[in-house]
Amino acid sequence: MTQNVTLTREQIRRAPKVVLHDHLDGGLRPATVVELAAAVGHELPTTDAAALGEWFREQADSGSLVRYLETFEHTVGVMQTADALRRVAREYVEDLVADGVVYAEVRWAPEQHLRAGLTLDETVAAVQEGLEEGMEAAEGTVLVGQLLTAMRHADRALEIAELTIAWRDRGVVGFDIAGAEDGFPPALHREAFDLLRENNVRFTIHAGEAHGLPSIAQALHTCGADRLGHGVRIVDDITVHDDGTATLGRLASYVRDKRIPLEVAPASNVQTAAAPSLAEHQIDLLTRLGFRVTLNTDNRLMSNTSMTDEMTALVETFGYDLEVLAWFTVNAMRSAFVDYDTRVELIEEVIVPGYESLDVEVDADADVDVDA
Ligand SMILES: O=c1[nH]cnc2c1ncn2[C@@H]1O[C@H](CO)[C@@H](O)[C@H]1O
Ligand SMILES: [Zn+2]
Repeated sequence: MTQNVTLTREQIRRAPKVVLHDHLDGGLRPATVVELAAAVGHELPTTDAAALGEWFREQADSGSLVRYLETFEHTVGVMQTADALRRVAREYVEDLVADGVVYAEVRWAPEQHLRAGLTLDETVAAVQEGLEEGMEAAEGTVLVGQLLTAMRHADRALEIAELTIAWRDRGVVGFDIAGAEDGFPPALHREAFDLLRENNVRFTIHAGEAHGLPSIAQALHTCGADRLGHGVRIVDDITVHDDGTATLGRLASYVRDKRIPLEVAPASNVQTAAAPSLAEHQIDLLTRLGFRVTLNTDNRLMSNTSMTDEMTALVETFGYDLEVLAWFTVNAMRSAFVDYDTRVELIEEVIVPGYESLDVEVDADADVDVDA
């Protein structure tokens, strides 16, 4: 075991990281929101970048997913031109690199970016250009794929599924549905999921965040999701006994046995009240029980977070060591939608050596056992 007493934030920052659940329109720099808003005449609650960053975090701290989502009006509102989308995507990659991320899947909803006349296809092209500019500037140290999101309260999922298929060899690696979960079950978009499965495209579904077990069951069984966005309410199907042992219900067993990846985002879950607090967050039970847990940021702007912050908070709250951080990272890389060869290469050549070299720094006698 490694000695987390000496694991510093800077070491955590340098650890290779993988993020599977991160919204492009939830990760803008506050200063960029201010500049883009001025250019298009979008009215913001404040035009001071620091105050605006604080405003997003406070508003998102609402205890309700629906109110949390209202804050996106001010990011989506300034991301309506090809130039704005390209810039946001490029800066997104720069910020990932600074955070030590080596592989990311960035999700966003093309249908929300048509107000100034762009077509769906043009929005995806603009984001892809920005991502490629960012990746080139990073000289191959980070790989980013797009996940195209359809909004669950709207009716464009089939079109977005078609768009995903059209872009699958040009930077898009999968599909997602997002938005208010309560009242909008995933099966509403069954046609889209059927089309994706017929075309062998993988997808994730936000489920088990604002709604519980029925939403998770439907996402998996009716829709065929490969991963669960959040999925933390799976704990409703787990009974923890006084001696610390746990009994899993059928659905929880299915999720664990089938190694369904859970895209867990602790800071976001606390803000939307999907988790009562960080100390009581479901991630610790799910990690102890060996679910395929991955760690994610969800919305870096709304939660004022980063992968480094999320990892640091877990180290401080639960005493996790480098081995657990490496486990989250390998879990995520194994669950990524990019092709298998790329996943193996990143695990063997970047992630494992990265954690091993940090481990030597932290504790010269330790081994990192990440079972690649
Ligand atoms: O955690 C979440 N749960 C559900 N929907 C979300 C979450 N975070 C962001 N979005 C929604 O996804 C859209 C596309 O990126 C965002 O505009 C926001 O409305
Ligand atoms: Zn999300």
